[in-house]
Amino acid sequence: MFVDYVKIYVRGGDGGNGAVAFRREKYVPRGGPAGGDGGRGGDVIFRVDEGLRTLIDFRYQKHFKAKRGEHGRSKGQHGASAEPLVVKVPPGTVVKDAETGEVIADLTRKGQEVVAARGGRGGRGNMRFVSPSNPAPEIAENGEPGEERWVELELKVLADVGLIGYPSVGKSTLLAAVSAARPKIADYHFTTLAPNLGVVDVGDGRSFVMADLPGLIEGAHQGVGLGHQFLRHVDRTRVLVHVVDMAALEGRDPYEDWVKINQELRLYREDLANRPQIVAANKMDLPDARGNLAAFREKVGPDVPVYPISAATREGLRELLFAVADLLDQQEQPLEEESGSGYKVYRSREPEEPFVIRRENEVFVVEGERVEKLVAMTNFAYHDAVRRLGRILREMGVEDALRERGAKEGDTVRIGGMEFELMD
Ligand SMILES: Nc1nc2c(ncn2[C@@H]2O[C@H](COP(=O)(O)OP(=O)(O)OP(=O)(O)O)[C@@H](O)[C@H]2O)c(=O)[nH]1
Repeated sequence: MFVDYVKIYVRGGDGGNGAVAFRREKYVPRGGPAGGDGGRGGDVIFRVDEGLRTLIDFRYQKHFKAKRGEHGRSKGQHGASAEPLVVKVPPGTVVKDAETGEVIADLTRKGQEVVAARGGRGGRGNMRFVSPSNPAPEIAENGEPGEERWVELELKVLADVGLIGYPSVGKSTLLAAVSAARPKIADYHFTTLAPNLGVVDVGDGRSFVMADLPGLIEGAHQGVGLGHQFLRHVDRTRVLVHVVDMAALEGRDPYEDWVKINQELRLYREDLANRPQIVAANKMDLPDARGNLAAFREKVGPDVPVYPISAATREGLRELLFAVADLLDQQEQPLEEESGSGYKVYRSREPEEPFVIRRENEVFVVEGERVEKLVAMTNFAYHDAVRRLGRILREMGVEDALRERGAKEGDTVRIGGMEFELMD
């Protein structure tokens, strides 16, 4: 199978920070707490877009970060949540966690989507920390950091466009000239008949997969069995580019070549011969090509689209690719057989791991998702917030564990980039 593959970074937006604020009323120096909550950060979502056929866009952009939520404000106003960042992927994209290799989603159907990285929740404002013992809390949480991860996108590619034509007419040269990327080739059983595949970037947001189909004609002619994978590529091709050598070297006649290949195609598979075809009149940089082209056009008639090109000098390639992409857009996209079980719902990552403590010279470093998040969400500008952090760490058993490891009063403890002094 041929696999187009990219590794990208996704990060949900951070939650907005909660606010510490108090109502202002006439003659009341300090009214009740009125700090609003921060808004949720945006999720990063992968969504299937049927119009896409390759992963080529990810060659140019590999980092996707959603916006953060707005901060909470005074007068009890909550910050707005951020819109999700929607990243379009072609049908057939398998999304994996790059670190664990776990399949996060198998996106096959139209409009199907998966949350690749969640936005953080908004931090709570001080209104939410009111208690009988503390009616005017000076405390607010920072927003939760957005989830971040590296993911791999994998797409099994099948050719949308097939190149046909006599040997030496310039098929490989053309493929190399228009290919922006070569998908990885893995496990191909019929190497001698392996289609030479390229991902073509049309340059206007469209892309497609093009395959040289060597052996299609010769193979059929000689009765060679074609591999299953090879036939899948052939079946999938919805447009054929028929490359014809207009320089007519070695006494060949372009028109006869064209007729002959079409005949072979019909003998081999009737349905292939009926597929929309565009003629790429190649080697137009060579001497007799102009005259031959005129004669060729005359013979095939006005109904056969002919694009004069030179794969060697790149002349005419843009026009050819646009015509191919337009023709592809007019064809119906065949439904790929579904791989996997269909809907795969996003699984949140492992439940919170307990923290671990390690020594870095004199410093005790506490690591763990929950403790680090807790520190990140603490607004150190407020005493109440710092006190709350200390209480929760104690409840989680962090303090006891530190003492067990030999930490004493005055020792430095680091959690999530912040350093604290251990106190009795
Ligand atoms: N002058 C000129 N030479 C070309 C052009 N395109 C291809 N060639 C030459 O034609 C020869 C055959 O080109 P290939 O691309 O190998 O042809 P092919 O159709 O892939 O041939 P097979 O692999 O045998 O099927 C090579 O020497 C190319 O350099 C062109 O536009 N102009």
